[in-house]
Amino acid sequence: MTVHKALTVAGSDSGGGAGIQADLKTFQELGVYGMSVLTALTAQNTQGVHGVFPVPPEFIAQQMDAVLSDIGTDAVKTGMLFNSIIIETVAKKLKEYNVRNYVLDPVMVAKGGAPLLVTEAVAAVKEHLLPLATVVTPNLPEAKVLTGMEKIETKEEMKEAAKLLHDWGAQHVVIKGGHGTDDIVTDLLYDGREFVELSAERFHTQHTHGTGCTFAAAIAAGLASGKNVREAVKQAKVFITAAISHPLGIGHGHGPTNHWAYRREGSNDV
Ligand SMILES: Nc1ncnc2c1ncn2[C@@H]1O[C@H](COP(=O)(O)OP(=O)(O)OP(=O)(O)O)[C@@H](O)[C@H]1O
Ligand SMILES: Cc1ncc(CO)c(N)n1
Repeated sequence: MTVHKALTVAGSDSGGGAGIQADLKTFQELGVYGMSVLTALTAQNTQGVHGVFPVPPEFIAQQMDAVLSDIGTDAVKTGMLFNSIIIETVAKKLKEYNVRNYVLDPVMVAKGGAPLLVTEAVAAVKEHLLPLATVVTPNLPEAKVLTGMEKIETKEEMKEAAKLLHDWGAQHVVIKGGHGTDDIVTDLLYDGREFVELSAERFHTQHTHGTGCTFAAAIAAGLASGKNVREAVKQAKVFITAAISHPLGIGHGHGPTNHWAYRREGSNDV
């Protein structure tokens, strides 16, 4: 039996809906062996982020060494990296171990508005991580911050942002449309040559905590199992749409998505 492996380098969400918890659940659901390197702990629930405790960079490096020198991985996803020292540490290790399938989710702000990346670190994301990325997956506000564009609302503006991020080194760019307002939510994939639109019904729900983490983790799982980027992104879109459309309804705020909905969708047991 071939075991496909994926590693998430991200923050912990004590509420279980985002961060490494969402990533590991997604890896498991997609049949991939999941591993995790913690960059920060958050005291977090569906109502917001109540505290952030960054992990010392030396210990992040030690976790990456431990996993990559022994088990190895078929794909890496990064999420919350919090500051520029952590970004530089992670970039150095990705290069040292010659990581191939790298999904960069440029996490900046939690749904409730809490910062998960200090503002000064945006330059480090562009300088150290974008050039290593097989796929980068910004939402609309993140794409604006990374590109410096004044607004990204239309398809043409999404395309312009994708081209800039590709020019700056990312091999593929997915601009996520979750933060838009249309009844159809459209993500845009760009590979440097052509654009592919991935559309789905927009669900009017507040249970969208961790959608970005789950989507990027699903792309990493697809790449780890040998899919090409287009196939992996398409599968991730189906996975996240299923997860959003069958909410669990837990907590008092922005609840988590349903990570087992994709697997159980055909069984009326979601
Ligand atoms: N209400 C919704 N209905 C359907 N699909 C959605 C909805 N919200 C987000 N999505 C999809 O979920 C995925 C993640 O997009 P989104 O823009 O929410 O990411 P994000 O803002 O990075 O998430 P996070 O809050 O976890 O950081 C995309 O594929 C997007 O199209
Ligand atoms: C730990 C963590 N990573 C990412 C996000 C973004 O959803 C979050 N809320 N918490």
